[in-house]
Amino acid sequence: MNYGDELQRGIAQLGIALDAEAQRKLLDYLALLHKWNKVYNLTAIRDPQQMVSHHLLDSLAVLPHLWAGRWLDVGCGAGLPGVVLAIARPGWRFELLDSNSKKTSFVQQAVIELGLKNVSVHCARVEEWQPSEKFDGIISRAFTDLGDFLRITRHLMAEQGRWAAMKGLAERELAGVPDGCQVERIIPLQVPGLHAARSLVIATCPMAEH
Ligand SMILES: C[S@@+](CC[C@H](N)C(=O)[O-])C[C@H]1O[C@@H](n2cnc3c(N)ncnc32)[C@H](O)[C@@H]1O
Repeated sequence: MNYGDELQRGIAQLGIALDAEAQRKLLDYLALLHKWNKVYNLTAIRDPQQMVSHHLLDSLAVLPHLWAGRWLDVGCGAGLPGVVLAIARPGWRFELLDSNSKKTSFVQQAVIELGLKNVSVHCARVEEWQPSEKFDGIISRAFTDLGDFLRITRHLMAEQGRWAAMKGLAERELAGVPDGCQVERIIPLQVPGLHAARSLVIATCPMAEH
């Protein structure tokens, strides 16, 4: 099966509607990732077939559980999940942040080449980053444990905002959730072609604690 067919089948299995342009951009992003990975070592997954399931579909699987608004992807690496989500939701705003300039340079170049108008890229340590506007949602994949994720990004969250942490098995991290924060839901996910546990943790830290 070619990458396009695998992607299309996975999208159908996830029950997501994505038009032909979005699917083409996802494949263009995959091609950029594959090309520049050889030079910059952006991701440990080198096989483009595996990138479809482990990067594209893994990122798309959370989409039905997210909400419209202004999003921050912390520790975005090569742009995951942020670039994928931004392609799928052109009407939402995405800020992608990583402390590694090699990775943010790649993401910035990909954003230009893919013509993504709803994305900004920042190179900074998240603990020190002070944007002018706060976020409705903060997401991360493979960034840090749940407790630290909430703790070090708390200054960036808008009053009614919520966190979305992409995890394997989340239960073992619940004990580290800081005082004043709570886990709202743990959503088990099935990612087509990816045979490992995946879940999405939705968390809040009530306003008084900001
Ligand atoms: C394991 S990678 C995950 C990348 C991507 N989210 C993914 O799933 O492929 C973690 C990323 O977090 C970044 N990172 C680590 N500490 C950070 C910090 N304090 N502020 C911003 N980025 C950080 C690293 O540079 C790295 O790119």
